[in-house]
Amino acid sequence: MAPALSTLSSKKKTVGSIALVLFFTLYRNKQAIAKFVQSTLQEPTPKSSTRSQKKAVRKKVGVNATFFRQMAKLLPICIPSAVSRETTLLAALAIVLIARTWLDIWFSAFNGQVVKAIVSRNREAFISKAIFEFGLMMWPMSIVNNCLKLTISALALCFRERLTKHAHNQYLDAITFYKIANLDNRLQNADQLLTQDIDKFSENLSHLYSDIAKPLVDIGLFAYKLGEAIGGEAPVFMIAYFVMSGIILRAFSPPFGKYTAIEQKLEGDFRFTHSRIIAHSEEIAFYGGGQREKEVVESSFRKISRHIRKVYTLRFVNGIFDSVLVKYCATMTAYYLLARPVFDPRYATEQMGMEASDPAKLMEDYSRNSSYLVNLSQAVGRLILTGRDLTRFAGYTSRVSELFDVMQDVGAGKYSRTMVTADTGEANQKETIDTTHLKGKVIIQDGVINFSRVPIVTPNKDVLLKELSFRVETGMNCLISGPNGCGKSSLFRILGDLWPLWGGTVTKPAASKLFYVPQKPYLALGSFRDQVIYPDTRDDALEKGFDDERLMELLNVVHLGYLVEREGGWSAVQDWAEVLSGGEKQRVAMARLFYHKPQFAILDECTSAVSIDVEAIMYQYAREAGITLFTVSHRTSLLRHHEYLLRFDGEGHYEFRELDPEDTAAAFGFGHGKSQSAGKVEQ
Ligand SMILES: Nc1ncnc2c1ncn2[C@@H]1O[C@H](COP(=O)(O)OP(=O)(O)OP(=O)(O)O)[C@@H](O)[C@H]1O
Repeated sequence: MAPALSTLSSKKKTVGSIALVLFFTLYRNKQAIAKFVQSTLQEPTPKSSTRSQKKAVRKKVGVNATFFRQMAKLLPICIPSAVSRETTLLAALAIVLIARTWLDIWFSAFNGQVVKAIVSRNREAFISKAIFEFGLMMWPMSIVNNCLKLTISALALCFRERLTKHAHNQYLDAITFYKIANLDNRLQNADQLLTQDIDKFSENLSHLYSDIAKPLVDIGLFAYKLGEAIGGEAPVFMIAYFVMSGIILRAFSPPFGKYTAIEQKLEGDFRFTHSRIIAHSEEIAFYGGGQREKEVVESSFRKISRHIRKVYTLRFVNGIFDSVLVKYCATMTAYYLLARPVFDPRYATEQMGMEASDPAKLMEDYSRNSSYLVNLSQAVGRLILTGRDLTRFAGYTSRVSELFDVMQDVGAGKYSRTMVTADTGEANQKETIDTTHLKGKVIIQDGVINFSRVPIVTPNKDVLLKELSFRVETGMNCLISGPNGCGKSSLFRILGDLWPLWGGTVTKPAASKLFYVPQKPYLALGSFRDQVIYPDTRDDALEKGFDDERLMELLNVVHLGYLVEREGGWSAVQDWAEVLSGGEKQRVAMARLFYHKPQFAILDECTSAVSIDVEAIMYQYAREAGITLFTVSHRTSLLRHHEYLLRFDGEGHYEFRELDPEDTAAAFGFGHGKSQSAGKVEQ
């Protein structure tokens, strides 16, 4: 009796062990299968709220012929030659991927052997497997896994470096950045394209290779191994199940991708209402506009809550069907396929040639096969996921490619924009303007600025002045006046080659001999010295003979000598736009002008915040330094510093005449000049 009892108890323990291992193995499989299949069926989530994404949604970017054309343009930038860092990394990645698949197969078989050792209570086999063999193999597994991450990250960074360098070369070459922002209106946010989108494109591209190659190899190998273990139809059945359930769910699921994009847009709008409050806090506080802003912010937030509520209700209903089909039915299918050899011994012995009554062998096979099945499911899942991610990748590809196209066009003198009808304010069709065919001519000559029959035309093709002719030579300071929006700054944009020259002839010195001082001076990142010598570097300044002592002389001219000490020396780095007052900024800009000492300077209301006495000193200094000035100003105190007056009336007329020493404020009234009328230019 006793031996019988002992056999019974030993059998019970064996069954108990099998049940325990079975439970954990199935539980592990269920989670893994469900996680991967479910992830393949969810809509891709847009990562951030951007206008670009809205645009991408509108354009219906996809994996089509355009995508492949764009890739054909971008790939040579990312991988410039067959012998490069990138090709080396791609080769290394292929080796790592093969090693990883080999390790996965090894681990599946190894796991089965460990389970067998546990179930058969073979201590020696268990120790030699679980301790020694695993202890040895954990190093290559860990190294290969991390090599995979390292190679993909290194590849992404290489792609990003290539693309960013290429983009910077084009964007900051000449004044492409200005033209993209002001003339061409195809790109709404070049900053985001240059930073985030290039990064995302590089990251996605680096993953693409491994995301396609690895699952394909895995599907082949694990399907083969699974077929060997439990029959050829099992992997086919499992793959077919995933694909079918994917198709069914995709057909009936609400468009969650679109909802997420809407949510991101609403979140973006909400964030924008807050960032405006931060940016204009002083003005809002002075106006006492807190309550009004609260209404705006809360109305924006209400839209988000309404939308999110709708989405989570839909997710609840969808989630029920999702779980049943993807999680539980897939698990049931997996149970069936794995258990078939166990419960059908005839099938097992006939098909698999296994000893059906050996529980340890059963456990080993079960564990190994379920591991193959999990790996197969993961590979199918990853491949479906990659297929879907390709749509998002196509979005980034389209945006990065458009950035390069626009930079190339603008660099070649072509810009495209939606023209606006002046009277109605309506946006018309997009028009491409090729400035290389315009009739305007530029002659480079020292000591003179001569406009001969030059029309002043905005990028929108609105003619502010049909023809402008005037001549200013060295030493002839010229005052420019006229109402707001009449075209004073536009004249300088044409002079500085920012806007295209539609006709006539402009004679002027080389660009380095013209200097522009705007009303709100640009203060660069860097030290206080950098503000004065911008855009030169310290080495450039030293080469020109400007050490700190000479720079201090310039600062003293504009009465800013105290600033160096106040701000902690020439090398102090601050947010200069915040630290300096309006008048101080303008005086720094004047010191910058004196440092560069150009032949001609354009002063666009650049002393409006400077006291009249200091302004007079600065004008006197400019004359002594031999800088001829074009001044846009409404201050009558400046009349005595100028010899000529160029005045616009805002209705398409102008006059250019010598200023009388006796001229007073009356000089700013419109006299008799050449009459021109405004209109819209035809190309
Ligand atoms: N990038 C642009 N695209 C299209 N139109 C523009 C652009 N920049 C300016 N304009 C238009 O050109 C006209 C002249 O502008 P401009 O800046 O020359 O005026 P301004 O005489 O300098 O005025 P203010 O005294 O106010 O500075 C305005 O109607 C303006 O709307």
